Amino acid sequence: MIQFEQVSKHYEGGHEALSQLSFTIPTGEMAFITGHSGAGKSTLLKLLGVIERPSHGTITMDGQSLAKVRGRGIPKLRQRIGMVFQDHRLLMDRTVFANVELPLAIAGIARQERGRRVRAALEKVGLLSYERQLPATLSTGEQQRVGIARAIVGRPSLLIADEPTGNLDPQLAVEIMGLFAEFQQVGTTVLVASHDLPLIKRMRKRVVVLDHGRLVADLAAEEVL
Ligand SMILES: Nc1ncnc2c1ncn2[C@@H]1O[C@H](COP(=O)(O)OP(=O)(O)OP(=O)(O)O)[C@@H](O)[C@H]1O
Repeated sequence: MIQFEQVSKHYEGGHEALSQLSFTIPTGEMAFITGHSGAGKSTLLKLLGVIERPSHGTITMDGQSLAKVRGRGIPKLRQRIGMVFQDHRLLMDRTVFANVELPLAIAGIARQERGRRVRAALEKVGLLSYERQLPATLSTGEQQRVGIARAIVGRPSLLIADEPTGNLDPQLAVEIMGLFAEFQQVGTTVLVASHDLPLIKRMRKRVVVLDHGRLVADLAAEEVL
């Protein structure tokens, strides 16, 4: 379970990016974070990945306060979180296999086990036959799926995605969101920041709406029409 309690974030020299945010995401839920550009969506996800720290308030993940996660605890925490970005951030001079393998190598997983897990992750995103290719030879949608395989290869309990369909045409965007929903179905908690309202409505999941850093609506899946 993820819990935000009165969380605010001021960037140095900036205004308040998040303001007294309180909400809970139960384990295994899929939710969208939406709102205008600059509403604070990316900031919220960055706080979960401990890429940024809150200025006030408390964030807990499965009972653990993120404020207490420091030093070596940070990479450990990140092993429990899969992150997907709009600009997939793949290493373009490494094969698809090597890109997906990277988090496992960093985590010190043995080579044989890495191979098994990388192939399982590539299979899940439908890219098993692409393992030897370089990302540049893949379409944008396929590159995004490599990014997703890399995010889930470590079997994270939480998957966070920041505008993962921003660069994709509507059909591909639907496919990518479908993939996220599949990960939720096998027990992963999934949080997706997106401003694509038609797509969000289609997915029928919980929707948390931010406006200038404040939570202004929180719709349960059944309320999304
Ligand atoms: N590193 C930073 N330093 C200063 N201000 C920042 C920083 N990152 C974000 N901000 C500001 O914080 C606010 C929230 O930004 P954030 O990126 O979280 O919004 P967003 O909803 O993800 O926007 P977008 O949809 O455009 O990505 C914005 O006003 C932004 O300019």
